[in-house]
Formats: sequence, C-alpha cells, structure tokens
Amino acid sequence: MIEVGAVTHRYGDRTVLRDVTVTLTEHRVGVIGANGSGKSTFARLLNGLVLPTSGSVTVDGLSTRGRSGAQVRRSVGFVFTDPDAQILMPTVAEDVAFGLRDLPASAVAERVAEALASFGLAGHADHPAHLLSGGQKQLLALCSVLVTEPKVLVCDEPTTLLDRRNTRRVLTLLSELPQRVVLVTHDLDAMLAMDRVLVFDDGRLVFDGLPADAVAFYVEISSR
Ligand SMILES: Nc1ncnc2c1ncn2[C@@H]1O[C@H](COP(=O)(O)OP(=O)(O)OP(=O)(O)O)[C@@H](O)[C@H]1O
Repeated sequence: MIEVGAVTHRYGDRTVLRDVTVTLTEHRVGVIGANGSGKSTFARLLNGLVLPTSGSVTVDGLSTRGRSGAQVRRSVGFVFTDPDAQILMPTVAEDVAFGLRDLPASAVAERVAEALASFGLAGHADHPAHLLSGGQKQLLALCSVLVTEPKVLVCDEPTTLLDRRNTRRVLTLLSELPQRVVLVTHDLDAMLAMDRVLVFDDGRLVFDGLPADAVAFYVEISSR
C-alpha cells in the first residue's frame, strides 16, 4: 500500500504539489494531467527520489524519509522518460547485471540472459548501450529495473520515445507484470487498462476514480 499524506512540495518558492492525500492499493494506477501539473514530482515522491516539503509518503508502511528510505528505493523501481538518465554501464548486458551486483556471478549471468531474451534484446547483449535506438534504450532501462524484481514499478512516461509497436509491447508487458505499477503518461488509451486513475491539475489531485471517468474529466478540463 502506498500512502501519500497531506503532501505539499515546493521547488524554491514555487509550489508544484498542494496538499495531496491518497492511498493506493490497486494493482494498476494511472496518472494523467497537463504539462507541469505535478505528475513527475508525484511519481518521484513514491520512491523517495523527491522528499516532500511537508507531509509524508510511505510504501508498505516504510517512510521514504530517514533510515527506511533506502529500503523504499530498493522496493520501488523507477523508469524515467529519458532512458539515458538511467543507463549506467557500457554494454547492454552489463547494464542489466548492474542491478544484480550483490548476487553471485553464476546467478547473474543466467538472470541477465533471461531478462534480455524477454525484452527482445538478447542479440544486443554485448553492444554498447549508448548505440541502441531510443526505443531499445527504453526497453533496456525497463529491463534493468525489472531484473531487480521491485515490489512496485513507477513509470514516468515510459513510451514517449517508442514507436507504435514498442509502445504496445511495453504497455502489454506492464499490464502483465505481477507487481504493482504506477504509470504516468499522456497516452489516454493506456489509461483504460488501469484499475484507478488520478488526474492532476496545477499541483492538485483534482480527480481520482475509474479510468473512463478520469479520462472524460481530464478531456473536459483540458478543453476549457
Ligand atoms: N527540479 C526542479 N526544480 C525546479 N522546478 C521543477 C523541478 N522539477 C519540476 N519543476 C517544476 O515543477 C512543476 C511540475 O513539474 P512536473 O515535472 O512534476 O510536471 P509534469 O506534470 O510531470 O509535467 P510534464 O507532463 O510536462 O512532464 C513544473 O512547473 C516544473 O517546471
């Protein structure tokens, strides 16, 4: 369970989230809203990448603040819009292996091979990661996070760089994952597969409900 309690967040003197309170227990939670409405900031709060100016965020009872923060960051995987922000190692296989560096080498090789195969990247294992296409990098970023088996996956616009085929592929993959997923996106079609959708507007959580109702609400406020 993710509990966001009375969270306000400021960057300098700019308030970007205002008094957000929400408890998330669903398997699939979508987050939509206009550019700059606070979605990414909200997503980053969930694994402690951003700590709230005031209020609290807990995941399965552990606060993102203080000593439990490191544990939250391990159990909540985060996929960024820009895969270059999270590809850390020179080759594709090394990048996937990075998250498994605490395991014995024999176990790592097998896990990496399995993970690359499931993302269609097996043929690229020894390729320099920075030479992959934008879409392949996004798949690699997702692969490198999922191989660590997080309990929750937070994805901030993970399909922005992808073509239609890879967008479908990533969305299908996300829909089939056993773990909880929080998906921030401008892809309203993707929302329809969610269990619950949050709509942000100017830093406020302005709608929280079923996907079709949330999308209709968002379309309505966007056309005002
Ligand atoms: N690190 C930062 N420092 C200062 N201001 C920031 C920072 N990150 C975000 N902001 C500001 O906070 C506000 C909310 O940004 P955020 O990225 O959370 O919105 P968003 O809804 O995800 O937008 P988009 O759909 O464009 O990605 C914006 O006005 C943005 O300029």
